[in-house]
Amino acid sequence: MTSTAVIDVERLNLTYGDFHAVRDLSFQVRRGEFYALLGTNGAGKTSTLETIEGHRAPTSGTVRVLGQSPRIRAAVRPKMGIMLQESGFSPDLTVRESIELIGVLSQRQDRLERVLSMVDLTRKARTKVAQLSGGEKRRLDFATAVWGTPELVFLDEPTTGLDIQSRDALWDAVDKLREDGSTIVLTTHYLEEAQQRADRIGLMHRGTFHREGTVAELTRTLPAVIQFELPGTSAALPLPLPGRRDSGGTFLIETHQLQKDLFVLLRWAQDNAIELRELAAGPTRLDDVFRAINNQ
Ligand SMILES: Nc1ncnc2c1ncn2[C@@H]1O[C@H](COP(=O)(O)OP(=O)(O)OP(=O)(O)O)[C@@H](O)[C@H]1O
Repeated sequence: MTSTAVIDVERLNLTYGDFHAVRDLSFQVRRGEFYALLGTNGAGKTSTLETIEGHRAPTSGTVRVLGQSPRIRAAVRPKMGIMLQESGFSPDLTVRESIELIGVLSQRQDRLERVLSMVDLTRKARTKVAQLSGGEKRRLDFATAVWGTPELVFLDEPTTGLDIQSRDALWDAVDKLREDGSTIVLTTHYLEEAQQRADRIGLMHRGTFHREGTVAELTRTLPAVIQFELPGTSAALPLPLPGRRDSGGTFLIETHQLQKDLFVLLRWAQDNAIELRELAAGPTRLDDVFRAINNQ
């Protein structure tokens, strides 16, 4: 393990009976990194994370977290903040009591008012969990990741059910955690969130990595796309570049030289006095990398 690796997974295998859910998976997450573990349904993300979090023993292979086995809970757990999809706070407790409980269980020090403010629940401090809205419950779940600024933070689908303002506030709080040195591991099906924020992405499919790297590394091999519509009779003109027309009438040109081909297209439009409607051009998005998995 390199000295900066906070998570070190070596040839991890997990089986459920005869079913091989995770196969020979190896990766590292470095200190201070924002790492997104993404994948298709049933790819093995939850199983992998449960092992890293110490809830599950590997069938074979090794997992080290902050230099130790995560199965040694007393040593590792206080350094981890885990925001699960459902934290399962007791409905009878108030928000304040629930956050105080996080403090006791995590063994980390923090101030109640600071955490209430970071998850924007100050005004709900005396409200019972049972009376919170879905988004407010999610923000209370987030308090487990914030309390005491853990060295390692796991966020499992953190923004599900949050409105835009709450989402922005959550990402601001994550930025603050990073400024304070926390390492972040995210799982999400909102690919844009990972694309915008993650330093590196591990993309799982059927128990192993389909790809791993920065967003640029993941998308580099797929072509960029130029798309536009052509009004009236100009739609019948031959295009200056190979392209196709989809069922909705939009023209699509795939290219590995976006700037050059865009220039060719714009000059053709200018020379022929053609208006390119709904013109859009850009690199491949992470969504397209996912779609490509299923086409292989
Ligand atoms: N306790 C279990 N017993 C048997 N099979 C299981 C068990 N838990 C998970 N699996 C299977 O292992 C595979 C990986 O599941 P896992 O929950 O890790 O995937 P995931 O990547 O988190 O999926 P999703 O994105 O759909 O939540 C799936 O095929 C699942 O059906």
